[in-house]
Amino acid sequence: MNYSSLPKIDLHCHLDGSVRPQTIIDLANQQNISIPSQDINEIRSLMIAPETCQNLEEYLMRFDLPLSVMQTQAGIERISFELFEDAAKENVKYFEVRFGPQLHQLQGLSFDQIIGSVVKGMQRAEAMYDIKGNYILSILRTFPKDNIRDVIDAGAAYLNKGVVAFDLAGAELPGFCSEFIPYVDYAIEKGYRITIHAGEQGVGQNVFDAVTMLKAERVGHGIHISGHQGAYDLVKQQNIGLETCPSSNIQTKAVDKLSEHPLKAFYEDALPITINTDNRTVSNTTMTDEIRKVMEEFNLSREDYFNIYKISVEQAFASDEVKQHLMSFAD
Ligand SMILES: O=c1[nH]cnc2c1ncn2[C@H]1C[C@H](O)[C@@H](CO)O1
Ligand SMILES: [Zn+2]
Repeated sequence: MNYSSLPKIDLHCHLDGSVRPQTIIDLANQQNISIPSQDINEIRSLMIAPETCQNLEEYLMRFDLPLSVMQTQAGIERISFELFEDAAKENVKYFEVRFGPQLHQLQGLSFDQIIGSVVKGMQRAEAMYDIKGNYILSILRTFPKDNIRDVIDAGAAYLNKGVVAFDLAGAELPGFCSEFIPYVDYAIEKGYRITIHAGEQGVGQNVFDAVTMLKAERVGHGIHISGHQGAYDLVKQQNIGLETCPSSNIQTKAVDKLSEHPLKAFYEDALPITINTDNRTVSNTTMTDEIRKVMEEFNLSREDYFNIYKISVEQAFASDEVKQHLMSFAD
């Protein structure tokens, strides 16, 4: 099978985890930021989460270096453009990228400047390549909550003009959902769609809570519903999109190896699974790699692939017009 030529949809990818190593070097030099090396291979290896990663917390430490050069409008715009360019070159037709506006304020940028920059970079790539995209705003669960409404307000100006959804990311503790109810309600009131990282490290109960308390339409990862019947049944009944990210799950020890990933069992039981990258650089992957690994490991056919592609179209936070365009690539 020619995996590169397949049309692809990625619904779960973090901007700061998907920066080109050369861009880190270029931007650090332009911005007079000291970095550990000028050697691209060393920078790459500092960005990739190692096999010896013990958990999600250790994986999340790989984001400090890219974030250090993502504090100016020009830097953020360039990185957004390049990510969409990289994806377009491997035939990703629709791409939802997420990032945490709160992480880009170290040099005083406003949320409007930050969100405006990612959208501008994406739109520049959309004009040059056959790719469509949208941004998801991620709030870091471990951060102070006093500026969450400011992020939501700033993003609201871009709703359906480059921004579509709200997410919670970062370390996952059991029972995290309840304290975010007022913020998610506020985002829904403003018109955001909702996806929540849940059931990645945490227990399946977090997925149940994300759907019932936070009205999540999709969940990031969600793999731990396999140990929680209530969450499993809810996802199935309500057709909650599962944004699976297989390589990332192995690195964070959410699963021991790909053969133990529950995505095949979910697919066979007609749960709406999608296949995504999570972090192209930190997880050292691409959509082509993820699809190749999953199809080979689980013996999926071309028909299975296009079934999953169609689930991604259905679960995308895209306009009907874009969805129709995406369906034109389906077999
Ligand atoms: O897989 C993940 N789970 C939870 N949080 C994550 C994951 N990958 C990246 N993040 C965090 C670290 C980034 O700095 C932040 C915003 O993209 O989201
Ligand atoms: Zn993620």
